[in-house]
Amino acid sequence: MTKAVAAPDRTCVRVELGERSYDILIGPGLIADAGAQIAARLNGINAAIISDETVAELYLPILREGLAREGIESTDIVLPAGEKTKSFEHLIEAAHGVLEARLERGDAVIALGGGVIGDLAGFVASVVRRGMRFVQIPTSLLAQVDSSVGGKTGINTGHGKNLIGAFHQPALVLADTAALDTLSEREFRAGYAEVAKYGLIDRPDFFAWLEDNWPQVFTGGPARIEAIATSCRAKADVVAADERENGKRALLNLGHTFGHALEAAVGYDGRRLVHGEAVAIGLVLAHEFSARMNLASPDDARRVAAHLKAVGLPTALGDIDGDLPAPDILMHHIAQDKKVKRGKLTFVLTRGIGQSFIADDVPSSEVLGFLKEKHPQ
Ligand SMILES: NC(=O)c1ccc[n+]([C@@H]2O[C@H](COP(=O)([O-])OP(=O)(O)OC[C@H]3O[C@@H](n4cnc5c(N)ncnc54)[C@H](O)[C@@H]3O)[C@@H](O)[C@H]2O)c1
Ligand SMILES: O=C(O)C(=O)C[C@@H](O)[C@H](O)[C@H](O)COP(=O)(O)O
Ligand SMILES: [Zn+2]
Repeated sequence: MTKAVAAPDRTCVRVELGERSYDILIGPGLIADAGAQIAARLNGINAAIISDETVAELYLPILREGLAREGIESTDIVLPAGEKTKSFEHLIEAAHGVLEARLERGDAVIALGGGVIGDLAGFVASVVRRGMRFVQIPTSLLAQVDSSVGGKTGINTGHGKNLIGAFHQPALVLADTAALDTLSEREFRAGYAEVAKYGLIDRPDFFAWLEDNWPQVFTGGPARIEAIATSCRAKADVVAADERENGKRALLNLGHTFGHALEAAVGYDGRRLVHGEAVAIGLVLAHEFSARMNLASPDDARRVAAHLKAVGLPTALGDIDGDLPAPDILMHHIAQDKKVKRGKLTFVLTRGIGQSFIADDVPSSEVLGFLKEKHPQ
């Protein structure tokens, strides 16, 4: 395979997965350059670009132009923006769009957008013709540091988050950091929760660095690129060690058992809570619950909450607008978590900042008691 040379202002992180290894290129200008980068790696393809209405208006013409320059014919499938697009209805719409364009198995599905589009488009690529090639062009901070890497794809149902999906790795990830300039502050903050997550999993020095440098990460420039590259390296290491979450990969779920239950409980209503915000609250709850179980100091939970609050993220159940379902409803959603084994809850807990671990068989009664204490009503 031809390896494209990274430009000097670009960082390349490699995800090592044997014959399915791939590069994550990080830096400005990668949407315009995507045609050349894709042509250098995936010979002689045509493509379907799946995007959302907001991102398509901003970046679809420039992507299409770059593909055309390389002789790559493309068709567009543009879906509504927001979490509700990760649905059966839009899966069918996108899959039919790919089939109507008469693309072959060797052609590519390109995701141009945030994590919603990446997860949906990746699932389309995994099932149409039993598996097409897939390229991620993540445009939100969350997608650049997390969802575009690692091959988890899928949709939500009323039963819970990401419950229908597949593992399907991309062949290439192109994270154009200049695209973050048009992202709203709320969505940038939400993505930052997943950045902080890597520090809290097993990189205490990175968490401390974020505590000192987060304003520069928000402003842009080298600190932002550094935070994105460190996050991608952290995720790439875990995915390379445990691609299909038979063990260690579950650490990437820190904060998500609570977070996903909250997203389901508000009906995936992004006006009330987006994924990264749910993760922010979930990260604090995971640290508080660890303290309640006498595994960690309450000071660590206070430190996590203080940092996420300083950044402007929600950190408690009471920060969610509107009525929150009762603790037993939240427990019902937690019981649908994909980490449940033989009916027992698995949580990612912690012994301190950057000392997370996977705890099997966490008593439901403890979790319910904790949620009753934390519930705002
Ligand atoms: N597969 C994984 O490993 C993984 C990891 C983390 C999160 N996720 C999933 O990712 C989803 C959340 O992703 P998200 O936070 O990117 O949400 P999103 O895809 O809804 O994007 C957030 C919003 O920002 C807009 N947007 C995106 N890029 C933009 C840009 N450059 N300029 C202007 N607007 C832009 C979008 O239109 C959308 O309105 C959730 O469904 C979550 O479950 C998946
Ligand atoms: O890549 C992973 O593994 C993660 O857990 C990353 C999470 O940030 C992400 O939200 C993921 O979609 C959660 O996966 P799920 O298996 O809990 O649905
Ligand atoms: Zn997440």
